[in-house]
Amino acid sequence: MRKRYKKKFKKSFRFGDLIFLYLFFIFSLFFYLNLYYFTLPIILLFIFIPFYFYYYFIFITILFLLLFYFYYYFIIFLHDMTYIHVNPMDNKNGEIIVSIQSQVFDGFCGNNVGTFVLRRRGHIPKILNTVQYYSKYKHIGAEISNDTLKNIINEFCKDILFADNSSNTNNHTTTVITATSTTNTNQISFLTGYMKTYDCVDIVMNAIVELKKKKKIENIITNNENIEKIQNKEKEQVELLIENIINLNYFWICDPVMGDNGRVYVDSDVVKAYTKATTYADIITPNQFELELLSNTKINNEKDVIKSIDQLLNNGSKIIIVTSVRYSFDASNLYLYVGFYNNNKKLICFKFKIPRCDIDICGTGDLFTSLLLSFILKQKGNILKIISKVLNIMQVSN
Ligand SMILES: Nc1ncnc2c1ncn2[C@@H]1O[C@H](COP(=O)(O)OP(=O)(O)O)[C@@H](O)[C@H]1O
Ligand code: PXP
Repeated sequence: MRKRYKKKFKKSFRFGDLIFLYLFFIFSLFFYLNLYYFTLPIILLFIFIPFYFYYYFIFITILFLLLFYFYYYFIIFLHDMTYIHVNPMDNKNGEIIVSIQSQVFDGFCGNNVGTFVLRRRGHIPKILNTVQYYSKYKHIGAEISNDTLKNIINEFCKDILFADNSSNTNNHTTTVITATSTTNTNQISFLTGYMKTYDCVDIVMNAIVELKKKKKIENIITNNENIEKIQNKEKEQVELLIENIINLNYFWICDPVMGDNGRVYVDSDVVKAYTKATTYADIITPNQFELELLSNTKINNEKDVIKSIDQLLNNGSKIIIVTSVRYSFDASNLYLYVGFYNNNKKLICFKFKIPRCDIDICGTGDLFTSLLLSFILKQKGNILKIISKVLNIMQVSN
């Protein structure tokens, strides 16, 4: 009687099924708790040890562990493909980025966009907010005072020069710039965006120019002789290398934010300040409206764009990137132009065609400049490739 019952029980009670249910439950629990990193295989190993006397449980356990490891490394692989892994405190390359832009309470523009993008891509920008507004559309709030601006910038310049001196004399006793005291403080880049007043642009510009002078930064590093020796095709390539157009150890990307589509959102005399800045900025990134203001030329066709770019380059800037031009005869596209002088002072100009979305997106210019800065620092090389990479990220589908 007992034997028969036992047999019946054995047939109906599928122990394997129960174990599978149990495994499924444990896995779901761990995945639900996001505990799928290193601890899980070890925990699972201990959970399955009691079942080891069943050979197929051993098999299942090993299978699960293997699957898990594949899954784990696959996640890491995907993560590596998508993001740049950095320790935020790891500033070994000594780069210093100063981002001087607006700050808004609501929405995405200025430093809200710029510093987010830079940090996400592994940089550690130093951040100065020129204004604190409610939003890009409601300029309610406050502008930084001239004194505060001067104080902060002067302090920064002092720190940079102090770090230089202390690294020259090997004296590292006290320094405010913790990450830079032992590194190359020549690797400085400035990114400037929204500035409301003439004084604000002027103070920032003077500080950058002054620092450049004190650090004896040479503007151009192109070696004529080397370029002449290279054959024609390669010569063209060399002309496109960003390191041959600007000094990558110290440069200023100036986005002359003044307005768009005929609307001005800064003081009227800011245009004068930016015109002065075109003498000193390495890269200027105006949109069509800003290019018109800076060159005092109405843009109707490509000739006008090229003439205006030439005019700004003549002032002293090294690269002009006109981020968007819209022609009346082509409503479905925007055009980006990049212009610079080659070694023989001949104007080189390229254009990129961008499919236009029929929406007014906020902060695109700020996204563009921060990505541009990041790609210049990380990738260097051919300027057209750098811009293509930036535009690939900017691209949005209709
Ligand atoms: N309507 C749009 N459709 C597609 N891309 C856009 C659009 N507006 C902006 N962009 C992208 O953003 C970049 C910068 O935009 P732009 O409007 O020139 O900047 P700003 O904010 O300085 O006016 C462009 O080069 C383009 O890649
Ligand atoms: C406060 C503020 N208003 C307006 C703008 C202009 O935005 P956009 O360049 O996208 O037209 C900006 C861009 O930095 C900004 O910071």
